[in-house]
Amino acid sequence: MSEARVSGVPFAKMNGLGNQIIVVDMRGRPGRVRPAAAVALNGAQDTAFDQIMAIHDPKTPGTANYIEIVNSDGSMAQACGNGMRCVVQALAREQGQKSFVFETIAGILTADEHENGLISVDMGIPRFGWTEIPLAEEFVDTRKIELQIGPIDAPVLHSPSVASMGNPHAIFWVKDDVWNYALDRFGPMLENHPIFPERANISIAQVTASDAMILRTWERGAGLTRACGTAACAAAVNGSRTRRTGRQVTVTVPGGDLHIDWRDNDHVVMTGPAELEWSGTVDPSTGEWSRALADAAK
Ligand SMILES: N[C@H](CCC[C@H](N)C(=O)O)C(=O)O
Repeated sequence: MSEARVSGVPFAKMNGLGNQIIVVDMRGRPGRVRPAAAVALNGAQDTAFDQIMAIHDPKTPGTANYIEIVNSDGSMAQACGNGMRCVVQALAREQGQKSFVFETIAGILTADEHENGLISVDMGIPRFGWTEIPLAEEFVDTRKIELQIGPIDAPVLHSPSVASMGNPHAIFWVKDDVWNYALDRFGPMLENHPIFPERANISIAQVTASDAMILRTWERGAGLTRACGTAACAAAVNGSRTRRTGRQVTVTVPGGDLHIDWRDNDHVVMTGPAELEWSGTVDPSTGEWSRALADAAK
């Protein structure tokens, strides 16, 4: 049976600043990680995750691997910054190599591991056009779109900036503590708001200096997370184009700090850590898994 052939695929439970990532090694194997496997893995306490990063054989010459990204609800994501750092760390350990070129559904991206262990990923070029994000109706200026939540005359959150980092993001700017807002309650409503035909990742940002902000994110398909790399990128570029910040920003998310550099060539480079927790094997069709013997105690 095909399940028997594909079972026992190595995986690593990792995290990028607390963004829970499972890296699955699909190289040299047929098939892909199925949505049902994602939902099953997410349902078990030890393997609950935000994104699965499935490493596949390359599709395009000049790239090391094709990476498929699956959210914890089984939906696909076009980009995942924290997950890419985990992939880089896993492959760097295995191959002793420091620089990588990957392909995802959103295109080609490059990444490097530095001597200090931090990893930079070139997250590509941000897109601001309303059809590119996408939005359901035309907004000429996406630095501030009409969208609010709460009472009409006293909205709790309103006028977000939007951007695509390969995936759709809305950033709500607040002046006070980002923890004052019930993102667990507003997140699902905004993620699924009809203005976002492909849903969206929803963030709240407080700018604290021209090179610093605090950010919380409700992720499309994953919910509240301790870090969202693409949201940090989307927040930084929108901070810059609304003149709240410069082009280099330290974004403090619940899990720690990410450094975002919106370079003059329009590319957004994100730098941060990645951490290996434990490893095991998983059936990518069903999500049945077991822990590697060496990691049994973890
Ligand atoms: N955690 C990810 C983002 C996942 C995006 C996903 N939730 C979506 O766009 O559907 C990150 O570090 O960038």
